[in-house]
Amino acid sequence: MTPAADPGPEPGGPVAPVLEVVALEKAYGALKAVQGLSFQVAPGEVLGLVGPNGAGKTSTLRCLAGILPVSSGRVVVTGHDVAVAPVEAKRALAFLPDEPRLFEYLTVWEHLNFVARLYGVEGWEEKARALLSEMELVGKERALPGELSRGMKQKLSIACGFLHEPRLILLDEPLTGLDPIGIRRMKASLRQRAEHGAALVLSSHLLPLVEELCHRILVIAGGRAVALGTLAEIRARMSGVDDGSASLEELFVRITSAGADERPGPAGP
Ligand SMILES: Nc1ncnc2c1ncn2[C@@H]1O[C@H](COP(=O)(O)OP(=O)(O)OP(=O)(O)O)[C@@H](O)[C@H]1O
Repeated sequence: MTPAADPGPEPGGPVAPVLEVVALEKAYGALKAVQGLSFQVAPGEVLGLVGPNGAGKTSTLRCLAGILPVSSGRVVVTGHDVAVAPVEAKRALAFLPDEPRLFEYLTVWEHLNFVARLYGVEGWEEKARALLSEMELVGKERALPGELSRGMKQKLSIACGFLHEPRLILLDEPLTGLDPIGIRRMKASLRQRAEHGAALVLSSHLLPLVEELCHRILVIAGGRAVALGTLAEIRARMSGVDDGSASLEELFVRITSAGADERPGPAGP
């Protein structure tokens, strides 16, 4: 099955978000890993998720993907609540973890075939060939994961994620293990998906990448949103400490090393 066709917004009307997160909380026992997170991601938008180690980025992404149950709050993907209609929501998304998870005994081509059957992708062979070319895996169709390099495994995992043309793409450190050419190609691939209307949420410690690719940035620390907006909006909220040219890295250091009372509050929806 292909993702349910979205009727789209009324001409001139508001654009429905692909992802809506409302008061998301995730606790592991007594540890509150994510607290009161609310944001939306529109079609064609790339949202960067940044924060120090242990800030709650992976927990957030796993909750968005429906892999982890939320402790409270709601995650809605293309109008489907992940907790209420998990199959419909998951059909519309792809989650690409930092560590590629592959099947040891399936070849590259068999991986794509398996995913195509799982999602009922029509005309999958043509799409799979195009993805293998995009991911520079042509010639590796018969290879098992054990015969692939770390970067090739990452690319296969991404090709599998893209095959059903998800409306929401969730990426945890997507460039791990890729060489400079691979990084350049991956950035182009992600941009292209956004230009075709997908919504992307991308978690990374590579702040220049986030600055380059993301339309808006959500900074989290201690499981809470401490800044949300475009780079310009986040800069503007750092009034008195910014001359209007600070990089995301400079802002990140200021925001995450400031005491909670001094941090700029999250801006915008
Ligand atoms: N399965 C789990 N059980 C218990 N605690 C967990 C579990 N997964 C994560 N945590 C805790 O939740 C908090 C957030 O972790 P998370 O992995 O979401 O952070 P992160 O922002 O992705 O970190 P990093 O940048 O280091 O990858 C941490 O304190 C972590 O120890």
